[in-house]
Amino acid sequence: MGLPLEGIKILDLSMVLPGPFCTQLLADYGAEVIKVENRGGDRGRWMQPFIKEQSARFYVVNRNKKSITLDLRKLASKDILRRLVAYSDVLVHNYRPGMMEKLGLAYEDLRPVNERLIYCALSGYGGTGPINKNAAHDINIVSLAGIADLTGTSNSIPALSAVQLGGMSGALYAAIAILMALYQRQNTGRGQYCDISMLDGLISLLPYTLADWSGWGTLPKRGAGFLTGGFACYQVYETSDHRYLSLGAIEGKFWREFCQRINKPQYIPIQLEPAYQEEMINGIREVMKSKTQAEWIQIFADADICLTPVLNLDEVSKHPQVLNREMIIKLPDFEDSGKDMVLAGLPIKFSDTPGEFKSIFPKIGEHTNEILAHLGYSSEEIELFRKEQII
Ligand SMILES: CC(C)(COP(=O)(O)OP(=O)(O)OC[C@H]1O[C@@H](n2cnc3c(N)ncnc32)[C@H](O)[C@@H]1OP(=O)(O)O)[C@@H](O)C(=O)NCCC(=O)NCCSC(=O)C(=O)O
Repeated sequence: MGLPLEGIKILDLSMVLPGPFCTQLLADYGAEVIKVENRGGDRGRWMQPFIKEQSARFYVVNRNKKSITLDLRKLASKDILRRLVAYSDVLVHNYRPGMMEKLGLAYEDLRPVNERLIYCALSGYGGTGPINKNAAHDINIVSLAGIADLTGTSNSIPALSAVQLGGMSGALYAAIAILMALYQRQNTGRGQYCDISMLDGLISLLPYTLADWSGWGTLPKRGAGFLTGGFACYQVYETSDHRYLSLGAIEGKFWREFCQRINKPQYIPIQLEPAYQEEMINGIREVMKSKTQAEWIQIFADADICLTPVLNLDEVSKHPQVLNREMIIKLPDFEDSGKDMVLAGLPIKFSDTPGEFKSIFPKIGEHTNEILAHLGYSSEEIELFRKEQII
């Protein structure tokens, strides 16, 4: 059996992080992805840190794709793009709204070329609204979604996550939208326009936070919620070696066992009492500071209480569970750089049609000639495009 998305052709006009992450996911599961890059390359190619002449940030979201360069501002590129659209099932971009319209490459422009085209526009704020044409980076989206305000401790400024939450959730929603539209197209024979806003996506990921607001009837505060640091049973504790442990003992049985093991049975009945949280957090802090992280892990090794060490990435890459699931892939001395390239493995595990991790990364425009020839352009035409700096 082949891969689940075998035969699906994706025209990938995306850049930097979210769009490329979305299309890489589809490529890992069998889609053919043609990345259309500016003549200088996706700007993500040039972001630090560098490995040889390319950025590691490019490699981690662009494996398994083909690359064609195309200056979309040149008139002749429109014909090439239309031919690519005619050949494709899906187009993905993450320009800010207005850019594709300005270039004459909006959904309405391309739909007549291919009625079956699924056109996915991923942007910071979406296709409509008063600020939708503003440029948006993750920090802006996380802030407008109310998440920055709620992240951190009660006495810290709003904190940022190591995961680019807006971009990555937008990428996943884009992938889901594409798959839904592909499914629907089987019945209708028609594609559709997917308007994916990272801000919409992030807000939709707040169900418990909205529930807290609704349930308590007061606005959630940074570091003070049940799942955001306000409660002793769901808390990060420092150990004697200045490492940390995470406790997620929500269920009564876990909490009971934890309290008994640290000799604080008096905390068992007051687990969820807001008035006692500060006292319990301080009490547990004192206990946890008496041993190292490794000692506590050893002590709790046989306890079923949702307790884990806070690991750094090197430890993550060596953790037996992560190794078992093949989730960190290291390519040693990558392209003779003397550095290891570290990539994430495949997160969706199918029984019959697993994805395929191909550590193949396109050079800028590596497949331009091959793709143009496939679209019917002669070698003379291709040379002319090159001379006129269209490709
Ligand atoms: C990423 C952006 C902030 C970048 O803003 P801008 O640099 O102003 O780019 P625009 O989207 O307006 O796109 C216009 C630029 O695309 C360039 N461009 C790119 N490809 C081409 C091709 N093939 N041909 C011609 N021109 C091209 C072109 O040079 C324009 O640059 P000029 O000629 O110079 O105008 C924005 O695109 C954006 O808001 N995108 C949607 C949200 C998003 O994806 N954000 C990144 C999240 S990444 C992330 O999470 C993070 O922050 O980290």
